[in-house]
Amino acid sequence: MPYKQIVAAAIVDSLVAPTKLLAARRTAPPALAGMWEFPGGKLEVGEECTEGVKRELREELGIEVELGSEIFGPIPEGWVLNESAAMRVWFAQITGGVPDTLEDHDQLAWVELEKQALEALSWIPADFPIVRAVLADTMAGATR
Ligand SMILES: Nc1nc2c([nH]c(=O)n2[C@H]2C[C@H](O)[C@@H](COP(=O)(O)OP(=O)(O)OP(=O)(O)O)O2)c(=O)[nH]1
Repeated sequence: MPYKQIVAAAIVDSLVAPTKLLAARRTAPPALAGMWEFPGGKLEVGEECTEGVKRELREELGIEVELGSEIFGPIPEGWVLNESAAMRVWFAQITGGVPDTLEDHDQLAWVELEKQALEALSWIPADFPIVRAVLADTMAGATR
């Protein structure tokens, strides 16, 4: 069965010289509530992935973004989250608005792009490899 396509963003303070990542804490479902994630959601039918990311960030956080490069996962659909879903993730920088917990989250945090600080958060377990890839890409200057 094909994976359900999820799209999300690694929002950084700057695509050119990133120092912080915006993590978001989920409120639902109960199994994931309280865990941190990359803001995003399910791609809608007929929607381009990059348009889907922008729509989700507008709905959930009330922001407009410029997308940078993709944080490539091992399969074309990105990073496998579970038996039924995979997620593509792009770097992003805010171009309008101030991120707010409008939908799906109860807390947002700008976290230093540094291994200890990032891994101290209780991410959704499937996100840890993505967090490590974000760190590797930012250290390599591959955010745009
Ligand atoms: N957005 C996001 N979802 C993730 C991450 N890691 C992870 O396993 N997931 C899972 C949780 C959900 O099962 C699924 C995303 O669905 P969602 O509930 O965020 O999608 P949505 O905003 O479109 O929600 P809805 O319209 O169905 O309420 O992917 C992540 O870092 N970000």
